[in-house]
Amino acid sequence: MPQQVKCVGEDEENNDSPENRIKNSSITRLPSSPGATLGPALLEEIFYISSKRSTLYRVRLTEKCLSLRKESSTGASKTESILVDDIVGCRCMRSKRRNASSCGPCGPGASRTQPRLVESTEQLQPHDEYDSSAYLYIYAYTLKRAKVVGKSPGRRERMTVTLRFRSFDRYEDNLREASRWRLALQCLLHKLPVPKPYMSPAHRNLHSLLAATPNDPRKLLVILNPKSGSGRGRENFQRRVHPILAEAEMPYDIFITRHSDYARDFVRSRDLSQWSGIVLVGGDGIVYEAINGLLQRPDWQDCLERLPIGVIPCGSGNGLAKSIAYAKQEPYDYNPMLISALSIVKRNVSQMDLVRVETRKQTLYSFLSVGWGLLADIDIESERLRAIGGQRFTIWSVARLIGLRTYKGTIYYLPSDDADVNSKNHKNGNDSIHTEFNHNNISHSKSFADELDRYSSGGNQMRESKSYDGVFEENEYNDSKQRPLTTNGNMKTTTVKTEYGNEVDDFEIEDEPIIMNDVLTLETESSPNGVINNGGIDSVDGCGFGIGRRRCDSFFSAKSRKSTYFSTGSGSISSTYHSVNENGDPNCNMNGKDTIVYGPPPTLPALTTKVPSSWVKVEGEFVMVYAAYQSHMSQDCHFAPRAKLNDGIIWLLIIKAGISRTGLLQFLLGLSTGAHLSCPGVEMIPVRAFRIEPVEDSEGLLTVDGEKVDYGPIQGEIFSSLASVMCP
Ligand SMILES: Nc1ncnc2c1ncn2[C@@H]1O[C@H](COP(=O)(O)OP(=O)(O)OP(=O)(O)O)[C@@H](O)[C@H]1O
Repeated sequence: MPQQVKCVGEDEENNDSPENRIKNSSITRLPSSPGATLGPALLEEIFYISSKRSTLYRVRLTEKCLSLRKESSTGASKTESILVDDIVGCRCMRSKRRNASSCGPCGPGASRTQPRLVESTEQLQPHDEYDSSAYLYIYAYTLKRAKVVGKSPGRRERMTVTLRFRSFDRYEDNLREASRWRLALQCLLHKLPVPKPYMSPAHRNLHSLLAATPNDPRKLLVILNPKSGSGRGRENFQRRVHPILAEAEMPYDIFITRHSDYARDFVRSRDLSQWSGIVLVGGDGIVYEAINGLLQRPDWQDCLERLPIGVIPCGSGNGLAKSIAYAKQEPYDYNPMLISALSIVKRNVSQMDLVRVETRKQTLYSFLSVGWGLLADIDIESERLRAIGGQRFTIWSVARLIGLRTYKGTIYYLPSDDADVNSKNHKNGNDSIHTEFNHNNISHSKSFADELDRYSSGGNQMRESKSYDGVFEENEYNDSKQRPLTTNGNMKTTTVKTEYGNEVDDFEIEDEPIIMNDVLTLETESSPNGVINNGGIDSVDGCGFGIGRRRCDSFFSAKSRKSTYFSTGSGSISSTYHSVNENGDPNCNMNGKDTIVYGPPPTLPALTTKVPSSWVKVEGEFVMVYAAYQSHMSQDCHFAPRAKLNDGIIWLLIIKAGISRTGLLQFLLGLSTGAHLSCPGVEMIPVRAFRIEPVEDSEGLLTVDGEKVDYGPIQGEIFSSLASVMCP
């Protein structure tokens, strides 16, 4: 992921700690001297808010920030900025013609004075001949800072900036200026160099500006498990993820799974060259299927390199989605779906380790964990309570604590040679833990999807990204009852409810930015003769006020917050829903389990032969053994706090028989915060490979990424950075 952009004084420490990240909140007030810290401007333009002609807004785009400098006629000025990293997309719009039957914008409470906008590319729409403006909509999800550092990680919220270009009489000329900004922004969002010659006002060819805008013809492949969690994946994707993909102009093909192993078979058997990444909507089970499907392809290496995996958490565990967000220090718990959707549109990719796992019957690739004993039992045995959602884990934890079992066998492991991890105290390995919130409940105890039910039934008042199903939905959005926090005015202290309905903290919001609210609409001044006199690129550092120009076009109030909501409609990006035939199989006639597994050559001895003498051997009776390679095993199970996405380390946790029930309860309660590592009798060892050998003819359960595998000897070795994942 690119460095978090630091916009406040370059002398500040470049520390990406959660605290600093909160301090360097993405809406940032800047020192008053223009250009002091922003780097060279790619574009600069002067805008106004219609009601306040005495105040101008100098809007400047650099490679890192979109900044607004508010200058009043009294000489006072303030600058705020949005990080380019927080912008997901932008698009050009124009006014749609109002006819007699039209009431302007649709939707309850919509103002008659607001323009109704359509995409600038929608040629067939009747356009408003009285408004020659081109509107540039910029969508961002900015980090709201929390005043009490360390108590709460803040949250991301959507904001829209609308720039109305109206300096010229002809729409095409205004569109050209809007398109210039769009081109620069799109290049930055695609992480491509901005073509400088196109930024000059001397470049007046609209078509070449449009043609230069980056455009990846490949779509995303979305595979959605409608049965994950409590079964609301389809609805949640449509309502909460699609709008963000639409804002980012990321088209996708979506396939709904029809049965178990659908995702594995699909990924293994299809031509994947037409897609740019794989987004899995579901729990960790569907991720596991997709990864193993990729490793069953002869071109596995190319696919793993070329196709980053994104996850939209709709399952009951969602360990990977949480681990990715945690690795990037994103405030996940407040709105997991939003943070995960942002991972997909940001075009940031991180490498991820995979573990090659061998049992007597199969070879698998695992991204999360291998479990034996207590946690594996809870995971699998509580399946029969799936209907009650995530609470199944809590209930089964209690049951298993009462009827505690132990397992006899031998553990072997190859210690990690990473000096850094070995130099620390693994037993109390939570030295560097940062927790989002300090829950103190038994881990594995929440169903995200269940909580979504609660959310959508209105029990939990949470703010979310706009839905684009309707046209203007600002009423809903502006309804104060829908907002968990009052954010205007001075600092407020409010109890925040997370998406799960649990109160987390007194969350103190700093004073809201004084220029940028969640919606900001600015416009250029109009020019009757089409002359640019409002600060083009050639006057970046010293442009004047562009005084005294007369407006010649019609004018719809652009100051209303309501005026900036609009519908993108689902047709705005060419995404496709695919259905499959009743048999359900996507061009696939092989049984997934019998196919060849490819991947890097193993370095471990065969499961039937002895391990090298350099391995450590632990023999005896165990309550559990759990090998983890991500920080979180579910979204509230902070199992291996020091694990990184690609550190090349397996964190092997061993609890031997003899631990008291109280100790075990303490362990289970500590899982949500990472405090379990301090419990007596709990050992966490960083290793590169391991083998678990239950005694012959014994019974028990073994899991790989939460899925049951055949019981018997099992071994795993880590391959660093084998896969890649989409990151926020
Ligand atoms: N259409 C389907 N019908 C029935 N089962 C399915 C279907 N699609 C996928 N599955 C199976 O459902 C299992 C569970 O899916 P998934 O992991 O997405 O959700 P979950 O179990 O609720 O979440 P988690 O794994 O995070 O606990 C997968 O192993 C997959 O094989």
